[in-house]
Amino acid sequence: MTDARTSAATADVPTAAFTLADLADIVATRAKAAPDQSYTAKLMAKRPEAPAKKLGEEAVEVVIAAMAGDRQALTYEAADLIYHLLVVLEAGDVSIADVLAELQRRTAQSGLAEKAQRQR
Ligand SMILES: N=c1c2ncn([C@@H]3O[C@H](COP(=O)(O)OP(=O)(O)OP(=O)(O)O)[C@@H](O)[C@H]3O)c2ncn1[C@@H]1O[C@H](COP(=O)(O)O)[C@@H](O)[C@H]1O
Repeated sequence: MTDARTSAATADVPTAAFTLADLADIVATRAKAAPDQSYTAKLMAKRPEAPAKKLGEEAVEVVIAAMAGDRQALTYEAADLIYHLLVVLEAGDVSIADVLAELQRRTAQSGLAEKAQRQR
């Protein structure tokens, strides 16, 4: 039986590993393009407001798709969200490597344990 989660998400996705770092590199390159030639550059021309506003809009669209239980829409909107997050990071001069390092650091303990420490 086909798993709907994988079939919806991977139907047209290349099998070669495509990472957040790859997309961040594309975003960093396109950020330097002319705004009339690149959506990324168009957003970056109005940083930090425009990238941040679009990220918020895309987050709401992810929430709507998640609440509707629509896997296809969730996949599509999550892709929009991640792309726009990378633009916001580029605008804020924060590398995805630093974000991933922070996430890796957090794997040392459970989120519940970390939350309990904060409340002390
Ligand atoms: N992954 C993306 C990506 N995901 C979403 N989007 C754009 O994000 C926008 C999403 O906005 P909405 O869904 O709200 O649609 P919209 O109403 O057209 O958007 P607005 O006019 O309101 O901004 C659309 O214009 C999409 O094309 C993206 N634009 C670019 N990329 C990547 O960035 C690369 C470089 O793109 P350019 O910067 O355009 O060269 C591309 O090759 C892709 O790899």
